[in-house]
Amino acid sequence: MDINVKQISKNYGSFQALKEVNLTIPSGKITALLGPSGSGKTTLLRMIAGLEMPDSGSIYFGDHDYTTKTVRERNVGFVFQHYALFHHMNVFENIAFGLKVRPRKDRPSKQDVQRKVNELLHLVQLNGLDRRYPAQLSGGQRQRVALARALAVEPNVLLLDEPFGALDAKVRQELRRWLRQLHEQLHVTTVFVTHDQEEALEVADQVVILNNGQIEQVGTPDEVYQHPKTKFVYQFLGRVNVFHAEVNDGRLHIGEALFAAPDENIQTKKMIGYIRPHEVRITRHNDNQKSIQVKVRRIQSYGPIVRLELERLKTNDLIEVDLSVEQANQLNVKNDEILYADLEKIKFFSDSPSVE
Ligand SMILES: Nc1ncnc2c1ncn2[C@@H]1O[C@H](COP(=O)(O)OP(=O)(O)OP(=O)(O)O)[C@@H](O)[C@H]1O
Repeated sequence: MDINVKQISKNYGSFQALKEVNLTIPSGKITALLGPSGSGKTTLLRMIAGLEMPDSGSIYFGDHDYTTKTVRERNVGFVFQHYALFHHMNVFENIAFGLKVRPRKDRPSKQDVQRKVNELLHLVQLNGLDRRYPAQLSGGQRQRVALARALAVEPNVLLLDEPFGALDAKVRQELRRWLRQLHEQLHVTTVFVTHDQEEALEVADQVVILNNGQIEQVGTPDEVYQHPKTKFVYQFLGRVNVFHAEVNDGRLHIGEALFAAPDENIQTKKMIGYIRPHEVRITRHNDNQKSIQVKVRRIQSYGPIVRLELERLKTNDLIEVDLSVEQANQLNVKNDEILYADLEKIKFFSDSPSVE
C-alpha cells in the first residue's frame, strides 16, 4: 500500500516547517527523509504517523484518506533515536507489549504471543536474550529490540526517526547493513529520518531530500547522487568543486575552458558549475577545450583514494580531485607539477539563488 502525502503544509506560529509537500512513499520500499537540521524531516514523519496534524493537505494510505485518523488506526510502528524501551520490562515483555495491549477481541493467545516473539527474536538476531533487561544490553541490541517491538504489531508502515543516531560509527554501520537485510526478508514499507547522507544512500530505495520545509529532489540513491537537480542537492550530497562561469558569444567560459551554453539561459550572463572530485579527469597534456591548467599543491592518500589538491593557475582557487590508487599510480603525479583538469562532467546552474 503506497502512502501519498498531498500538498501538506505545517506552520508553527509564523514559521513554516513544511510548505506544500507532495510525496509518494512506495509500498514495500525503504524511503529516507534526508536533510539538514530543521529542514522538516521529523515534522513530515510525525504527520505520516498521525502524531501531528497538517494545517492543510492530506495523507492517503492506499486509496483512503487517513488525514484525520489516529495513530492507532494508522497502525504504524515507531523506532526513535533514543531507545523508547520500557526499562522495567525484559526483552520478551518489551517485544510482546504491542500485542498484549490490544483490545481483548484482537489479542493473540499466550502461545501465539510466545511464538511471535520468538520469531522476532530470531529475526533481529537476539535469540537467548529474552530475559535480559534494557540496561543489560548494548545500544545496538536495544535498537534491535525496539525494531522487533515495532514489527510485532505487523504495522502498515515502519517509521524510524534517526534510529541509529545515538550509536557509535561502527555499530551504526553494522546496523545499517542489518536493517537492509531485514528489509529484504520482510518488505515492510519503511520511512526513516536521517541527516547522514551516507546512511540514506546506503540503506534506502528512495531518497527524499528536504530543505527549508520543501522537497528538493526525490529519487533512487544513484539518481540523487549522480544527477542532482539543484545546487542544494549537489552541495548537500558529498564534496563538490564550484566554478563561476561567464556566458560570452553563446558559450560558457571558465577561464580558458569552453562549454556549450544551455539555450534557455543564453541571456544569463553568469552561471555556476558543479563537479564532484571524482568526476574531474586529470591529464598531462591539454587534449580538449574543457580543461583548465592547474598546479599540484598536495597529494594525500585516503585508503582506496588519492586526493589531489590543485590550484588553478589563473585564479589561485583550489580544486579537489579524487583518483583511484590505480589512476594515481599511472599518472605518477608530483607536487608542484602543472597538469590539466578536464571539467567535461560539470553541471551548470543559473547563478541566482531562486532560479535553477
Ligand atoms: N512543536 C514545535 N513548535 C515550534 N517549532 C517547531 C516544532 N516542531 C518543529 N519545529 C520547528 O520546525 C522546523 C522543522 O523541525 P523538524 O524537527 O521537522 O526538523 P528536522 O529536519 O527533523 O531537524 P533535526 O534533524 O534537527 O531533527 C525546525 O525549525 C523546528 O524548530
